[in-house]
Amino acid sequence: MKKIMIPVMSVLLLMLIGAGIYSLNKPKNEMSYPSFLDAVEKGRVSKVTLYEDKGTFDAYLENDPETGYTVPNPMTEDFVEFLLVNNVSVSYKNGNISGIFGILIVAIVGFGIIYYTRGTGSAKNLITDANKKDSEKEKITLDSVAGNVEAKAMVEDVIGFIKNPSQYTSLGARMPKGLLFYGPPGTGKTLLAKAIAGEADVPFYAMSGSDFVQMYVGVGASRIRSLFNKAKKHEKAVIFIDEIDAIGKKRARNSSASNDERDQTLNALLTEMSGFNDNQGIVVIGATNRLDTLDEALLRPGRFDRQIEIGLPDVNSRKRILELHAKNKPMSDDVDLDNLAKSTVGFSGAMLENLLNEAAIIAANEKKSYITYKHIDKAFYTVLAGAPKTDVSYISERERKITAYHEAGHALATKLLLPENYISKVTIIPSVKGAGGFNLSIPKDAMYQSQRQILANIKILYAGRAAEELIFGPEEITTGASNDIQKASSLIADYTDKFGMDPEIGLFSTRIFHDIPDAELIEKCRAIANSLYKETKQLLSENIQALEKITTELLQKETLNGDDIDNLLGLK
Ligand SMILES: Nc1ncnc2c1ncn2[C@@H]1O[C@H](COP(=O)(O)OP(=O)(O)OP(=O)(O)O)[C@@H](O)[C@H]1O
Ligand SMILES: [Zn+2]
Repeated sequence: MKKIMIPVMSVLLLMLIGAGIYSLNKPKNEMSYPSFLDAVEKGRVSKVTLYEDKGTFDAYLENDPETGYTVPNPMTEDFVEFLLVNNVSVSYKNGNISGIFGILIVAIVGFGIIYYTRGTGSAKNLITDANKKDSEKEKITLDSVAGNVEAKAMVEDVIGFIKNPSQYTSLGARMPKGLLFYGPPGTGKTLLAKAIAGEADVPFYAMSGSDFVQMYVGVGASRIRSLFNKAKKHEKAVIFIDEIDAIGKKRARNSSASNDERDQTLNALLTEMSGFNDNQGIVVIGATNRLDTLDEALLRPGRFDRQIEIGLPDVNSRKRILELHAKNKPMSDDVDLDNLAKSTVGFSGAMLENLLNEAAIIAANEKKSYITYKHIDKAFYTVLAGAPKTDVSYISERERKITAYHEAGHALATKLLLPENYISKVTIIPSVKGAGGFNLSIPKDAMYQSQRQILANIKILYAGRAAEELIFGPEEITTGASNDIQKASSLIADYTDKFGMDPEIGLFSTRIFHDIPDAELIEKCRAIANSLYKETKQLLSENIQALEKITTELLQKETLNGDDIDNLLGLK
């Protein structure tokens, strides 16, 4: 890094001296800031002289290098970067201080800016070509990513496409130009993106969304263009934009004030994405912790239209992640990675890596030649203390058990009441949204829902709470069912007042009278809720052995799919 700095510095100094000489004839013509930006975009600005102590600078046009224009705008590092990114040569001048002294100050500023833009991996980092850096170490491939089996499967064809786009386009296949990885922090989104580039053997360009959010209109957009321009030079590449929500956040509904800068940046991204050829072999990958906050414009076909969840690892994946990161770390025999995987519920891959790393540091501090269980135990505190509270909290054994019964309740009720539904996943790993676990059952494609299906769905929602009550007793029920209860209530309201399915209430809907609360209707809904809940408890208690079986398996494996459950219940 230092080696590059010296020549760059000298060039800058030369430029500065040149500028010092130039400064004698200060331009008289004026140019507005917007037309200046326009000129930069069109590549017409050849040179800019910045005055540190004034709110103006001088711009010199390509076809008219003699006549300068004064443009009103304060100078900032972002602005300078915007110019550099657009190949405008920049020099500095201080209006009052001249000569060697001025040049000195200017040199310091220049040094600062170069240091700033080439900073070693700071948050403000510019475009990084990870492949170049990584080739010095070790190439990142899919094998570097442990667990995340589904996500890895979902990117296989993208790798195939980057390697040989025509194989896909000749069949008329349109590959996604953009992938969106979403999930909690530290789950390996960046790692997987690098692995795609590594497997396809193409350059990797990464930036973070927060680098694009700038005070100055046009800077973010120009950084996007420059990022894509660098990638496009290679024909094939992976472009990775972390924290994409920083550019593509949904607008607040009632904010009339438009955010010009953000809109321009987002538009530049969308334009760039539609700009390159379908058969080129460039793939853009965005990552976010919050899928729900993203602007829909980003998710449309031809943009980030393949969305891949990267969740927290289950016990098996945790073991594999631990094994991967333990490879280069000598461990004593008392370290049992199986057990460690079991006791790290809710840990992300990054936290597991961190755990082993901290343990290694502790062992090294103690001048030991290997890591013992004691070191890992100590490291727990460091890792947990540094963990974001909202994502991971230490989950007690009792909480795990409650969650397991709760989720098993949902799963079993689905099997019993809507066997035609396909259960994709039951898990006790916390999801992004903070629920204890989730239970996804996908209904068979159908236009309508029958009365039987709606009632079954309500009971399935109640089955989590019912299982908790059945096993732990009415006084031990938890807040974990709040979301279920809300959903069930809204289904009951639809059942009675929208679909007219309750025989007693009949076909009249009070929804035509907008603001009139109907106390009688509410009472009836409440009665329906209570009786459906009772039936759900009854159903589970009649099938308590099946409930126990699913729970035990969930506690052991943490995540089950539909086939696992069928096997457990002897349905296959
Ligand atoms: N599945 C995994 N397999 C192996 N290592 C992992 C895995 N997940 C995370 N890690 C480790 O954690 C580090 C950080 O992961 P990474 O930066 O890819 O997470 P991220 O999901 O991009 O996080 P963020 O959302 O905070 O940007 C990786 O470099 C790696 O050491
Ligand atoms: Zn639930």
